Amino acid sequence: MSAVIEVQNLHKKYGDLVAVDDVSFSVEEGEIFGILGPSGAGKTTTVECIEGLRNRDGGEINVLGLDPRQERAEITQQLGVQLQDGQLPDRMQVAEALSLYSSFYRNPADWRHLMDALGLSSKGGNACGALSGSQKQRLSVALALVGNPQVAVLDELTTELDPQSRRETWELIKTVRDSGVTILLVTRFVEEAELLCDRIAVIDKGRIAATDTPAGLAERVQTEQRIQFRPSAPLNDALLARLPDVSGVTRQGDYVVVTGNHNALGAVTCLLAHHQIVAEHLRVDQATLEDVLLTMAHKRSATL
Ligand SMILES: Nc1ncnc2c1ncn2[C@@H]1O[C@H](COP(=O)(O)OP(=O)(O)OP(=O)(O)O)[C@@H](O)[C@H]1O
Repeated sequence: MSAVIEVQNLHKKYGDLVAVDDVSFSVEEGEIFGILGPSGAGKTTTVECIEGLRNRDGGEINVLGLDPRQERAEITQQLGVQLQDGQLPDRMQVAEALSLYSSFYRNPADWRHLMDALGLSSKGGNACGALSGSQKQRLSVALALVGNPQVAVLDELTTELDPQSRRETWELIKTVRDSGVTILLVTRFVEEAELLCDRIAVIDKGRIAATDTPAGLAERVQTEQRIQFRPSAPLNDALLARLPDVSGVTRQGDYVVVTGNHNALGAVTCLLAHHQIVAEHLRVDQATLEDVLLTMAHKRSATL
């Protein structure tokens, strides 16, 4: 396998705001590579630098042997990119849009075939503005593929969709990958990344917290416990965070949520007893991937 996208030490600022801070990863041919992170983490900025839509401030990017800063026109030919909402006139018909966009490419895919493959063949005469949410997503994927790209970038494809349409879109993404297209998938949903991606870069506040397979990330979770309770008296979270067995402390309303290793429960109850605080409604669970990502995010903000 070889890398189709390589990003090294990418930096991007908007004025004083550091949006992307020393991000590095590579996407291998044939994989679905996920960029996972909360809103504002720097995901879109990263992919826009890859697409050549934004100029980076520092670092190196190589897309299929091309530098997006120097060779944007060629990247546009070779990289499949979704249109942003509102970029198509509402009245344009689905078939017209696909036919028009295919004409922009040197070596386009057969757009009629694509329309069939994406379950849009009965919608060819429909106005783009009158499609349902999931049909719009299908069209958006079709437009990303109409140039016959080796690599497609799919950004927050399912954010607006209901659970059923989200599942359909996941199946669709797998089919696209199985047809040989490498996919860079941007998402804020842990479940989506876990289900679809071969590897995931977790990004938060512009920095990569971890890059691993879903199983690799889950392994970090297995050793973690999640301890949740309501303290009977005010409690300084920093005391808990300083315990060596504790990896993260967050608040959910009146509740304190502590993540840590298998000794964390003992350490937390000892500390509470020492401060004469009772852990009301105490619950101990195995941590989820979501907890671990939150903990990573918290560690990052604590060190800023
Ligand atoms: N054009 C811009 N001008 C100024 N700041 C921007 C601009 N675009 C993004 N930002 C800021 O940069 C940071 C990263 O934004 P970005 O859109 O890359 O994050 P994201 O992870 O894609 O978020 P979302 O999931 O909400 O799309 C955010 O703090 C955002 O407010």
